[in-house]
Amino acid sequence: MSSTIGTSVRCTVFGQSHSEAIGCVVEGLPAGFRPDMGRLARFMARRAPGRDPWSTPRREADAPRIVSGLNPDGETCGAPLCAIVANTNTRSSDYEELRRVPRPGHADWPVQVRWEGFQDVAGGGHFSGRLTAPLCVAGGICLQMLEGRGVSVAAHLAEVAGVADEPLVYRLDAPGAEAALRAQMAALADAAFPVLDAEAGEAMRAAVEEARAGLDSVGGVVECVATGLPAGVGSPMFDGVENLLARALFGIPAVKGVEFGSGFRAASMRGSEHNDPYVPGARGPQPAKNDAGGILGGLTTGAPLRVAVAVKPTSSIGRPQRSVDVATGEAAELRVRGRHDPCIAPRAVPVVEAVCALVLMDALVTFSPRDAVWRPGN
Ligand SMILES: Cc1cc2nc3c(=O)[nH]c(=O)nc-3n(C[C@H](O)[C@H](O)[C@H](O)COP(=O)(O)O)c2cc1C
Ligand SMILES: C=C(O[C@@H]1CC(C(=O)O)=C[C@@H](OP(=O)(O)O)[C@H]1O)C(=O)O
Repeated sequence: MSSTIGTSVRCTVFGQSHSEAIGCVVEGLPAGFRPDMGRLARFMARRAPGRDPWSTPRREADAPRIVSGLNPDGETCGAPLCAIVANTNTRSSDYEELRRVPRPGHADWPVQVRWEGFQDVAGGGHFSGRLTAPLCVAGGICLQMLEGRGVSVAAHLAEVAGVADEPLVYRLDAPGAEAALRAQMAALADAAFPVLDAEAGEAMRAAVEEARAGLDSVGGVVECVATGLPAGVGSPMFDGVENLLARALFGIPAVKGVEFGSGFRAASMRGSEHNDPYVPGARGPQPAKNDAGGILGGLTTGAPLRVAVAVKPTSSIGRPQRSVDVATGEAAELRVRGRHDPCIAPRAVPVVEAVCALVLMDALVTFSPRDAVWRPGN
């Protein structure tokens, strides 16, 4: 069992949805960096609940209190950074029935077996999407650090309820692709509902609202790119950038699929089509296109890294569902109470960015070629 991720830059997440607070401890952050707290607050607000019609109505400030890890000048000081996020707007009575009648699609029943009935069921306990708030603190700081090194990370809603957004231009095969990708990433910065095509965004929001009104939920796909990574970051066989990212991204509750580059479509392509030919570049061979999504052999190629995650429809829906009363062993009908996201994907966008930043930061510090090792001032 582990709520810790990373090798050199290690992040531990703690708390439950309805405990006094949730938070993270991040060890191994390079010293001497001053996080921009205003920017971190704006980043946290993109994930925070209770702001938008596509969100759970539970309203939380999600203002992190950093209790250690910064010096009096507000710079990372080398000591573990601990951040705490308060839980204030809890309504635990909504969850009383679930110990007896578990929700289909949530972790209630398997965790009852694993933790022998001692689990905190309220709000999903440690399995709640709420635990992604501290991930956004840790990852939000890493995003800022990476940017100082020329690495940018941005994500959007590639799909919601089957409605597709304009895709990110990560393949680089069209003329002007790199500039187009930069413009797309700039357009997504700080967007409340991060899509590139406003019409698609409207159709997505309408689909979410329709599901909510029908006591149901919808899923989506979050697509993320990272640019500016040097070539050669990662390590075989199990510390490749794909391995590290997949492990971390599957830690985000409701993520059910992860693909890199052209992903599952690669299975129906020919080698002649999927291979990215090399052309001469400033630092050696450079992929002319990017079906690999910036990773070969688990190592970065220097091309934009592209990862997409499938987010399932929220399991806690208002419609009556079939379950079992575990006290009697009889079939039971469950009506889930409480306040829930009708679609998780929009609020998962900054979470995917945060997790990617955290993993890439760790990979750069731990698994870089010698001349690119991350050291302050290097
Ligand atoms: C930002 C975020 C918000 C979420 N909100 C809800 C919610 O309101 N209701 C719910 O049932 N699940 C929600 N989830 C998903 C559950 O926590 C998740 O489905 C559950 O823990 C089971 O894990 P699994 O889906 O990964 O198997 C949310 C996830 C995230 C990332
Ligand atoms: C509070 C957040 O999301 C929660 C995630 C969640 C779940 O089951 O994952 C269930 C709901 O919890 P509650 O019943 O306590 O309102 C959501 O509101 C958050 O993301 O900050």
